Amino acid sequence: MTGRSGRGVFGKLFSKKQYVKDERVTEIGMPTNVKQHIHVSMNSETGMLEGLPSSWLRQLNAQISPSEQKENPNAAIQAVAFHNFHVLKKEQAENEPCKPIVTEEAITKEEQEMKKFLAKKNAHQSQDSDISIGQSSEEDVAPTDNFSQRQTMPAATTKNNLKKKDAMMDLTAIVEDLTLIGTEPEESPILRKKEMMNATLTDEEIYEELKRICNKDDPYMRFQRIKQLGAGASGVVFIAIDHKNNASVAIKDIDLTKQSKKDLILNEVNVLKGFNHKNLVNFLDAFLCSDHLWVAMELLDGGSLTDVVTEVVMKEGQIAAVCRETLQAIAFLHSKGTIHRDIKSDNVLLGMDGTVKVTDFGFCANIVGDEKRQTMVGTPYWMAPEVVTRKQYGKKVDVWSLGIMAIEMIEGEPPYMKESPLRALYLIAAVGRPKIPRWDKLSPEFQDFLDKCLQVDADERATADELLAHPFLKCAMELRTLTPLIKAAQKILHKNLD
Ligand SMILES: Nc1ncnc2c1ncn2[C@@H]1O[C@H](COP(=O)(O)OP(=O)(O)OP(=O)(O)O)[C@@H](O)[C@H]1O
Repeated sequence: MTGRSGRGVFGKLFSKKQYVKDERVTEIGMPTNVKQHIHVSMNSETGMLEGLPSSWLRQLNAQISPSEQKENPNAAIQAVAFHNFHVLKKEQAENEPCKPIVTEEAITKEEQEMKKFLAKKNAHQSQDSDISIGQSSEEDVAPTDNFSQRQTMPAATTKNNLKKKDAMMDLTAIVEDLTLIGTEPEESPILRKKEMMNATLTDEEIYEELKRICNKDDPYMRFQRIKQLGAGASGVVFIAIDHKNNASVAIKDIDLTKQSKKDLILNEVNVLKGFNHKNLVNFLDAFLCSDHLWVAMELLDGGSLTDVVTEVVMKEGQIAAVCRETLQAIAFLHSKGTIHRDIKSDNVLLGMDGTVKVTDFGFCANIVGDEKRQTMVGTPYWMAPEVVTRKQYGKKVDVWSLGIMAIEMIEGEPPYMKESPLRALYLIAAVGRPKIPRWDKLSPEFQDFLDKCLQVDADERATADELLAHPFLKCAMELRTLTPLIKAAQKILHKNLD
């Protein structure tokens, strides 16, 4: 629960004695570690889950069999929760096509959106049945400091659950964590920490800051627009000639009037300016003209790795070369305290000479040291199990996704691609390490490399740096051997960036 409702709950849950922590300040932070817990029962006759909103149950029962629900109830619940949130986010994205980018704030916002969404679902339930989502048991949630309080709201009895198992699966329960820095509530007003901080910038301030950091050249004078490459959630990408350097570049044109999260765009520009690596699609410059932000980046003329994996068969040596280059980008991002969180073939762009570069930093999260995040982002098929099951996760999610991308290079698509996203999420959570049909055809080195990427337990999974030293990468062929593959794919897809 967040925002106003958090305060309402606060009023109910805390005794006067619990406020008295500090005589000087009266300030109550926003709920910080709100977890909604699932209180779902299983019908022992049908083996099906009960207690979820009826629309969720319809989806679940249509795509996940009773025996699968019975075998892995938590995976089923996590999958349907993620799926619903994901669909909702997609609908939202159509209205406000800006992805959250790079910031702590973005992560927090996303987390809050999910909670709000789930709370809304919860509200739609009858008062007697209690739905909530989270992955941990109450014991998992430790108070963060002396001033933290947890409170478990009693889960109401679910109706129509007479046939439920003896021990109801109390998968979770609603937990509120409120940070208190307070004294007697009656004596002074209770202020919300967030409101006091007034952290968000106004549109005016954002435009001012963009103006300050953007190149002052008139982009219409400097660039000649050649042709459109495609359109993404945040804008249109086109090829242009940069008259200043007489070079071809890719430009993302973002219409700021259509972006409600302008502060995140500002942040993305700021962050990208700071990154430069041979395996990243590097940012060149940004220009502000009226309400349009033009972000100029390196042009990769070979299209995406997806085009190659879907159209041609790659040799192990070529796969090793792409893995090495991608790992170099991941290791660089990790060294900067950043997780990419959306590694997949679509986000690996190729140059005609075989250059391999990672792009799309829209899902990047900044982390400090080994700090773990707990928000679900990315694309379902490439997601690490700990992301789907909403466990704390860290840099290793990129290593899992790299393993899935290696499977794309072997099989032409990621595991479960023929399944619906909801079923894929269930399978990731329930099955863990996916089966690779061509496994027996792979060299022992490649098998070991995949084993190290696709460990379900993130602690057992290799780091990007460790994988860079893996023997499999020794068989990497020269990058220029990728050129015929790119040409063949482009021929089939009639894509030509010239
Ligand atoms: N630097 C680049 N060089 C060549 N092609 C690019 C470059 N950047 C993006 N593209 C291509 O332009 C198209 C649109 O890219 P964009 O990143 O906007 O889309 P997306 O990844 O589908 O969406 P999103 O906005 O959600 O990231 C894609 O086909 C992408 O491969």
